[in-house]
Amino acid sequence: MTSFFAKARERAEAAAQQLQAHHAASSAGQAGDASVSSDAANPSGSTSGSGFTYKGSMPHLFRQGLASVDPRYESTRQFHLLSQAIKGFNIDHEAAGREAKSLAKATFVWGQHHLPEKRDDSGGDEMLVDVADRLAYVWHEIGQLETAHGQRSEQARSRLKRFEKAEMELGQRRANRSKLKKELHALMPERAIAAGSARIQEAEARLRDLISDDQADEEYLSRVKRESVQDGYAAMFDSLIELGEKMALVARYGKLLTTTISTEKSPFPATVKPRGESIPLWEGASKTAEVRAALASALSTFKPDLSLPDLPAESALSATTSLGRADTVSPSATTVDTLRSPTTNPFADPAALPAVAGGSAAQDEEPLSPPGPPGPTVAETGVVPTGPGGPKSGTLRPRRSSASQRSASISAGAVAYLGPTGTYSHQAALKVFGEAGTNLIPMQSITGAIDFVRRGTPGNAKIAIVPVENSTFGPVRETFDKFLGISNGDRHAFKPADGAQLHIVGEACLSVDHALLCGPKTYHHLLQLQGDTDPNASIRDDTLSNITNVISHEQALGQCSHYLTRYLPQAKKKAVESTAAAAVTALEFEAGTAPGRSSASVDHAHESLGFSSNSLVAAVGAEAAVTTIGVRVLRSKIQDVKDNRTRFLILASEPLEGLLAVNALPPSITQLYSLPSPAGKTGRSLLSVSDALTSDLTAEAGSYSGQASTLDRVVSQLQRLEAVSMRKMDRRPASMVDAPVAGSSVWRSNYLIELQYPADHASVAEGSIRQVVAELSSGPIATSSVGSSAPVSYLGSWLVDATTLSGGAASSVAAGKATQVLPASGSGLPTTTLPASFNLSEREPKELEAQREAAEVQRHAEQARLSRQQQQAELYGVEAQPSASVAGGSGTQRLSGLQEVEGEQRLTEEEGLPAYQPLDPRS
Ligand SMILES: O=C(O)C(=O)C[C@]1(C(=O)O)C=C[C@@H](O)C=C1
Repeated sequence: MTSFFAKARERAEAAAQQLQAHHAASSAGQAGDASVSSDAANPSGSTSGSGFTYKGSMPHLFRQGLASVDPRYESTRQFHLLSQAIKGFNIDHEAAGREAKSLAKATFVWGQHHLPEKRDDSGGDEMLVDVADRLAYVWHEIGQLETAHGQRSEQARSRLKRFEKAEMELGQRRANRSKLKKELHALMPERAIAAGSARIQEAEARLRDLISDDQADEEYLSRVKRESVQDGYAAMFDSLIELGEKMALVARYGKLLTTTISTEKSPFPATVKPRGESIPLWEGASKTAEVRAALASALSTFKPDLSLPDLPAESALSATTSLGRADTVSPSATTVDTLRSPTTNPFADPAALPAVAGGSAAQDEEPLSPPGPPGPTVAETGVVPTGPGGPKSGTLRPRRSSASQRSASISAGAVAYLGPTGTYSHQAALKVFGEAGTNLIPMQSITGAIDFVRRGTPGNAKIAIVPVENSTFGPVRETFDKFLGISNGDRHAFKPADGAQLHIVGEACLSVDHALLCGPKTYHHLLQLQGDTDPNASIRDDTLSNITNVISHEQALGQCSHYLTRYLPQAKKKAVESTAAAAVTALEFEAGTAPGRSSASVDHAHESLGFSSNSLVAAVGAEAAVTTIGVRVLRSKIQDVKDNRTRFLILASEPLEGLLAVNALPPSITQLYSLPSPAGKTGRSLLSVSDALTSDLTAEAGSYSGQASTLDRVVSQLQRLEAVSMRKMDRRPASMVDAPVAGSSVWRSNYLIELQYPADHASVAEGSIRQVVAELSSGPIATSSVGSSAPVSYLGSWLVDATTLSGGAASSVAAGKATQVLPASGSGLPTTTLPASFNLSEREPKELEAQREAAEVQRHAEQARLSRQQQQAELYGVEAQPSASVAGGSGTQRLSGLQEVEGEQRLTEEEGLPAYQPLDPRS
């Protein structure tokens, strides 16, 4: 025992001394010279100079640590330095992770500092609170990425170190071989004189033995070393690729968040309002929530591209770098710059300079203005520069723009559609208006999109694209009801600003292929149910039948009803606002949280959707949801009819002339009106008819009067019109539109009648249709109609052609930019073919709906605030900031006092557009 400890101590002390010697050598600047010969000579145990004296016994692990830095062997020492350098790099990433997380916390806390209820200096800013909160989340994710990379890269380093032990073990043997070689070398003169002397022969034989003994181990070490370098570095680069790509992804969402910040309007003074119980809301809150949800989902499903790049051809290499493949030494950046820069030697003959690839292309480029020192900033000079560009820094407040300037800059020509991103309406908007140049605005509902148009003002046109009918499932109820002023119990009619109207300016058709979608966890669960371990295996039909709930827009459910009945017989169907909202809901359900909602409300929401904790939820929607929302496809093309199409109408707040004047329409529409000959095109008009079944009314009296219904009269009058045919007629019950009229029939109806005619007959047809409407609305028939309004209304006319009617992919014209050049004068635009406006008249009081909307948005904002404060408090270790209204638990309270007025104003202001909010099934 004693000898074991004595030996161990002896070895430890020797190691300590070696360490000390190494330390002394390094600090004397000799580290780079250390070699087997110099280091192997043990510096006799002297401790002078370093101030380090080893006294006690050496714990085993420490000894091992010392052994790994054994400085006697050059290869071990160099690798140790390399490994430590990698470790330092990894530690720095972890440190960057911590820094990013404290940046997240600081951002959050700074944002909370702007809570208006916490400020008595009126400096509150709801928008900053919200955006800072979301930005904090972005930074937190960045921190997570850095930390994860630091840890992964450390694991990679341990793979790289796999050969270290073997090399350590071989170190002594290598030293022995080396020593022997040196001895032989020292014997050289003797060797020359007496070749074959016994001593030399013995030494040579020993060396051969040593080499052959070590051969296998050296070979093994060499292989393991190469493998370790390959494995370890590849793993490190994989981790770096993932870090880089995810970082770019997160940064993009971070940048997206910054675009939600409105710089137009100051919230000051924020505290003069009587705040009551509730919190003023910022209308962009739902948008920032959407960005956060999209980021979370994008990150959770993100797969880095770990493929290897192809090397370009030799010619391409030298064209871009002026270096060929034969170059093995990289010239320094300065050399390259010198070669490239024609200004380095102003006297040099350009022809004599080495050919620089891209030189001729560079000559084609716009000349850059000569670089000069940057001008002074406003902060430096205190002087606000005049002229275009305005102040150079944010130190001085920009002048407030007028309301009209603001509205013009914010959303002239903006196009609303049923959101969120990934709906068919979004696809239709992209098809017609293209991505570039158009401000596409996702709305919570079709009603919202139509009301968006209502907010247009002259010079600030608003546009919407709404689904109107499907070839398989028929009319889109919400659009019809909105058009007809019916909305299931609510008195929802258009409430345009004075003079504002709604015009139909065109239509588009989209092929609709539905997919059965689910979140990744549900997919995984289904795989488990069928006993598959391959994560990419497809789900069998019999496994699909385990799905308990399927959600989508009612149109999509209707269009797939046979498929769903056959393959998902157990699944409860639930209609939600849109197909993409359904995909988001499925994902949220899986995640167990919904952005902007407290967990209690999530439970409630899911209960009201009919979900329980063990539900398996699928959605029906577009495959586009895979990339935009992050769901997986269970089945493609599940619609009952293969060629399934949906027709969309394009609505605008101004008649066509006005839209063309602000360049708000895509060429696919403007072309219809700009060509001198409208041959081959079709004109269409829409009318609405309010009616009751008079036969039933009179039947109550027990007799048949023979009195013609309004519908009867409208149809017979229209039939007399030359070249006008009835394309279709749809009925919606009108029972909820007006207060019950005494003696009226329960079979009151609203009809939408669509007429069509050749486009070259458009102006005549339109005139005569209008005349029929005028006669029937004001004649004796008007009094016999049910309801307070005119029995027949003209809703508008527009033109269509093969492009707008095709359901396929966007034509190159249609997919172009929305902002267009006006047709040349005399192009036929002002001719008689231009349809008149679609004027949906207004009957309902506007205040009621504005109040309802304001309360609704308010409720969402409050829920979002509570849930996020809780989440953030957990995430950043910050105390939650209780808000008066949330603490009071009145999630649905109405605005009161001044706020109510402001809420209403906000909704009628340009900036107060009700953008897409997360689904809340309770509403
Ligand atoms: O939910 C969507 O994705 C929509 O854009 C709505 C809508 C519709 O209302 O008809 C659009 C096209 C399809 O027919 C299914 C749904």
